[in-house]
Amino acid sequence: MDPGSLEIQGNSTISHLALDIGGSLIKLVYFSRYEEFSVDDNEEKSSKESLLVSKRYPVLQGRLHFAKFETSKINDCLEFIRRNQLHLGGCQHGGAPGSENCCVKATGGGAYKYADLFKEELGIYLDKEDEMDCLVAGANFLLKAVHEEAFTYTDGRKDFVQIDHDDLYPYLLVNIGSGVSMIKVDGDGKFERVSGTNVGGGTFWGLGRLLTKCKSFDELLELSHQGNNRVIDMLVGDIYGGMEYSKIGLSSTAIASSFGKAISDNKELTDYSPEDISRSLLRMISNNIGQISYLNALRFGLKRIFFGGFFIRGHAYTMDTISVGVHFWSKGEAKALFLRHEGFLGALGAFASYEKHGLDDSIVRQLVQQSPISASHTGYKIHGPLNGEWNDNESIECSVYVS
Ligand SMILES: Nc1ncnc2c1ncn2[C@@H]1O[C@H](COP(=O)(O)OP(=O)(O)O)[C@@H](O)[C@H]1O
Ligand SMILES: CC(C)(COP(=O)(O)O)[C@@H](O)C(=O)NCCC(=O)O
Repeated sequence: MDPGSLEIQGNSTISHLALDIGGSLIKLVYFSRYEEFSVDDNEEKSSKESLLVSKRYPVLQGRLHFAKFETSKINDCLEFIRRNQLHLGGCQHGGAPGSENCCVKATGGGAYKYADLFKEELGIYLDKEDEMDCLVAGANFLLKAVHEEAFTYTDGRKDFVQIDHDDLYPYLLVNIGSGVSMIKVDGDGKFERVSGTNVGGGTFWGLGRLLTKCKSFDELLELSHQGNNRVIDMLVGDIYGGMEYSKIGLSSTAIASSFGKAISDNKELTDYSPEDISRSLLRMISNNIGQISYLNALRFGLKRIFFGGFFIRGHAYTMDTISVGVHFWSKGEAKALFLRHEGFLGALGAFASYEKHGLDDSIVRQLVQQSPISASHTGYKIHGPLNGEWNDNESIECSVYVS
């Protein structure tokens, strides 16, 4: 067994744990390999799903695993890592936990905030990677290497988009986590964070919790399903006596002012249903992010906007609002695209940044999805938890090329 790997479940060995410790959630990515090294002797991979490999490299076959925990429940995460001994894959040359040789790649603000806790509880050093670097690396990896990763969402329909590797850049990456970062991506490692907004996923969850007394994010999202935003939002028609304002392109049903009806209804918070509040809030925040994203795309002449971050959660109403917003404001010029592994960009980027850690001190050169895996084959679907499809512990079958 390699010093950097751990034998689990029969033939499987775990390595390369990477963490993204954000303001709301901790994301984990780790690799479990189930075969010994083999050598890829294809000069060039013909499959569209694979990246080009021009030399002979050792290949590790295995699965890439994903998991997440609420940052406020970091002890559950530590226990999960400890129980599955995921951290031992980061210990090199027989290094025991607590020694300098035990480190795990980590990104996000929590890589700084919780460094001492990881050291005390698990005996591992968090090897910090820049959050923006990781988001971009994670997005580029997914877009280039994972089959059916990006999709558009229109009128309740998901359409997967084939990514032409030669025509990927430039694009705008909008990561909707607790807050929102907007990054213009021009290539591998070539990017600029061009904007951001503090009205993001944390705002939806935080305000939603205060206004509805919901106990979990999923509950809040579930409520939005059954709500009607028109009960609280002031529409153009409410102001214009049921008429549209066609001269400036506003239909009577367009929202003129989010939560605007609450100023004149003479009602208390308790007079509104939690469902309607959640719906209006989700609409307000999604709309706002869609609009700011479009404006930034316009600033730089970008046609494609990829949305990531766990705020989206594959949720139909969220994606629909963002898509409609981008379409409306850009007059159809720009497109909103969503990512199947939306919340794991940073963790994947940290994973990809492994250089001198993991199996045999090998450098992770490339990660390639093993085969196009249909949603039904993996159980990997695109919806959020509301329709019960999202499983926090999903995995992708893949190969790691090392050298
Ligand atoms: N189970 C959950 N608990 C809390 N927030 C969740 C959950 N699932 C999705 N979210 C949403 O995702 C946001 C966090 O997204 P994420 O991309 O993980 O960002 P961060 O890195 O800031 O934690 C939350 O603010 C919330 O809007
Ligand atoms: C500070 C952050 C990069 C942290 O990332 P997060 O944990 O939210 O994913 C992000 O919250 C952000 O970009 N906030 C917006 C700040 C601003 O531009 O106003």
